[in-house]
Amino acid sequence: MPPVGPLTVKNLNAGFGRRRILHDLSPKPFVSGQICALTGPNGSGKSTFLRALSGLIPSQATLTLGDENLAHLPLAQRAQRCLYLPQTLPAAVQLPVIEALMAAQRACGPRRHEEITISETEHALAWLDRLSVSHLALKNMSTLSGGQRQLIGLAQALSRRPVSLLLDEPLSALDLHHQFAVMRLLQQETRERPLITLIVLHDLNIALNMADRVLLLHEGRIKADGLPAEVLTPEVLRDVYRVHAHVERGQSGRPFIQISGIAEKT
Ligand SMILES: Nc1ncnc2c1ncn2[C@@H]1O[C@H](COP(=O)(O)OP(=O)(O)OP(=O)(O)O)[C@@H](O)[C@H]1O
Repeated sequence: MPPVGPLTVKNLNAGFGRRRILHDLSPKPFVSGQICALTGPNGSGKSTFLRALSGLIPSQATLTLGDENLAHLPLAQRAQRCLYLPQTLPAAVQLPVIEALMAAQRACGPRRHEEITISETEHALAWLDRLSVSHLALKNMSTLSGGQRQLIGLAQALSRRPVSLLLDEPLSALDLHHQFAVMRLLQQETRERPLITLIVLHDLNIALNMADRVLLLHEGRIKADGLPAEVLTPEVLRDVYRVHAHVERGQSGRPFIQISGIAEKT
């Protein structure tokens, strides 16, 4: 797929009822081939931001993807361009995993429902393999654990061929192996397709080491936006998260954040 984008967001305001949550956000454009980690304290507006981009909640903003004005697109097309994956998927889906994946693939293309082809099945199996969950193919979705459901949700999202992928805490229920495997797969997919990937992360060490950029929200406003090591500084961590922290380097040379205490409110 040729590079698409950038995804440009200007003067984004969004909220619920009369309560404004996001205040005039104009981050730097999101470019294809890069992972941007969206982070910030609980309630700072990260999910609201992603949902506003995909059109799931109303917002006022100028939103463009390449030359296309997202506000002019029908909601289904906008959601396909900016595919939002919520943190938790419904537990009650009564479908085998493999069929749920094939249904997701069909939802984004012109194929009709009854056209289940071998290549579709192989495609779905390949995604399961890449996420190390091939053994789940014939399990019913309703019997999966939270983390397994999260992995299948991610496989569904990736197989829908989005232009930009908006992932809301996709690692929150995953064990260490799968956290790392998912991040590595996202790096690969983001660069090769290429994709515009925005990912909500609470683990700042993953953001520091595996994202190309960090966008830090605080109380519905942009606190910092740039290279991970430039955004995640001790000063910013104290101001935004109210912790005393410093950044160290491990034997591999990779930076990691060490928390040493709680900072008082200023
Ligand atoms: N459906 C809703 N109706 C009313 N208020 C909402 C709704 N969803 C979220 N909010 C409020 O909007 C604010 C931002 O919520 P949001 O879920 O975007 O935060 P977040 O940064 O994703 O938080 P977390 O890290 O805890 O998931 C919060 O104060 C929350 O209470």
